[in-house]
Amino acid sequence: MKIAVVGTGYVGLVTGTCFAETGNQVTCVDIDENKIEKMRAGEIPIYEPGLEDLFLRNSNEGRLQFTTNLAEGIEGAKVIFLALPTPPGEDGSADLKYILKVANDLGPLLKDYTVIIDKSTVPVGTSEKVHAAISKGAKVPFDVVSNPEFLREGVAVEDFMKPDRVVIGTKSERAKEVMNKLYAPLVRQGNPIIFMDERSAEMTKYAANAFLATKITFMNEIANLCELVGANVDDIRKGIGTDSRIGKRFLFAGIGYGGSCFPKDVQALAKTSLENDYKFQILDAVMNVNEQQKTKLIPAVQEFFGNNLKGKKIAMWGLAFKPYTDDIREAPALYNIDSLIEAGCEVHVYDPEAMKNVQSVVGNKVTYCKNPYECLQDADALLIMTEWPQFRTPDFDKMESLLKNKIIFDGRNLYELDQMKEMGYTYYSIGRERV
Ligand SMILES: NC(=O)c1ccc[n+]([C@@H]2O[C@H](COP(=O)([O-])OP(=O)(O)OC[C@H]3O[C@@H](n4cnc5c(N)ncnc54)[C@H](O)[C@@H]3O)[C@@H](O)[C@H]2O)c1
Ligand SMILES: O=c1ccn([C@@H]2O[C@H](COP(=O)(O)OP(=O)(O)O[C@H]3O[C@H](CO)[C@@H](O)[C@H](O)[C@H]3O)[C@@H](O)[C@H]2O)c(=O)[nH]1
Repeated sequence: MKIAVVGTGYVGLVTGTCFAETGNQVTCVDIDENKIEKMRAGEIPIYEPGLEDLFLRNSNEGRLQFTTNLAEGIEGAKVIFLALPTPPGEDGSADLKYILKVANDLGPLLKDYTVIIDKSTVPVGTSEKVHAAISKGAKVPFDVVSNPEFLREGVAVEDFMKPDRVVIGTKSERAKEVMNKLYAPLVRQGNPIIFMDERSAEMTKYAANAFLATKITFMNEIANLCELVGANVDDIRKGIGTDSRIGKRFLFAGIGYGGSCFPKDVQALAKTSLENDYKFQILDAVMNVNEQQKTKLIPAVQEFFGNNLKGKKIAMWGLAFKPYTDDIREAPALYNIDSLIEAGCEVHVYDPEAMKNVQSVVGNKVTYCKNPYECLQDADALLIMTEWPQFRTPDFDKMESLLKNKIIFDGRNLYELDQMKEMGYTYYSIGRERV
């Protein structure tokens, strides 16, 4: 099938590459000329495990092409994916300007029946708006389908190729047929395609993200309480996660959720509720708790140094909002960097993938290190922000020889308490005894 993907970011590039891998002829369209140039030259613009091999194979075999020209990109395409940004507008609601701009442009360009598929996360009612925008210029029949994407960064290819489910919102039988054909290779193991109407599909995406953000936040609150009552949140996680009604996943307490999705989507759902005269109270609590959780370790750092952080050298391990990505959107590390610098600290950072992105935001306010150990030289303390696997079993002898103080503030609970006690570290983590 000939496919166009408009917007070649995390979602668009994974969608385009994976559908090329299943044998389709894909053209990716983006307004970012730099990005398109890079991809044409065989360079992948994001770090996403497993994507580069697929990207190169499909580009080299001619199934994956790139253009900045919308008309050229959609030429002959039976389906057009919209994988465009939906950032929060000033009032917190999702800003639809990117999607509606492309929808307006698409109308006059359609030459034959086309299925336009919205993969972006959009508020309920957006497919109708997209339909109206395309209708203004379209002279041929078309359908607008809502097909929200559930991939996680860091495991995006696997999530896309083996989705737990595919949600498709459409009432059109003609569009259903096209969607069934397109997704058939990805649902061979019995993982379902769930058809519903457009509004329900749009809502499903927000419900999923808001539920997961709530699950994490609930555990963060349990963790905060554990610290006060002398319980261990990691044991609680195992204790409740083995209940199949609760499930083991997304129960890890830490320094809050970040990323390009949970924060903006929880906010957008709260906004949708208000617009419909409904106060979604849980969401307000989730947002408030998460806001505080992100810099939860800072008061502990302050307290340890007697409320005087001026001139203290802090090493920071991990900048990305989670491991296996270079994405720093809403990363807790950024908030901690700001707080530490404001308090007068000198911050030395290391992340295996995200340093370039941090530099473009923070500039030279922090010192970028070549490896985790370089950060530690004469550091007064180590802060851990992201659970990259290489931080899990570091060379503790080497660490001890470099750190000025044997103190770790761990936002991701990487180490066992007994191990820390034995090695004589002062160790603060989340929802566990301070040793
Ligand atoms: N990142 C994720 O993990 C993820 C997962 C599921 C859903 N989503 C949703 O998918 C959507 C896209 O997210 P993303 O993370 O891929 O965004 P992104 O910012 O990484 O990529 C968006 C791309 O669209 C391009 N673009 C903007 N205007 C354009 C136009 N007029 N024509 C062509 N290209 C244009 C940008 O240059 C950019 O390359 C959002 O709604 C997001 O909420 C994201
Ligand atoms: O037990 C957990 C799990 C996650 N997190 C944090 O939650 C955030 C989001 O993590 P994750 O969901 O793995 O990453 P995303 O790539 O943002 O993926 C989410 O957002 C995407 C965009 O909408 C959806 O497609 C995915 O299904 C949804 O998981 C990160 O800051 C994690 O550190 C925790 O604190 N504890």
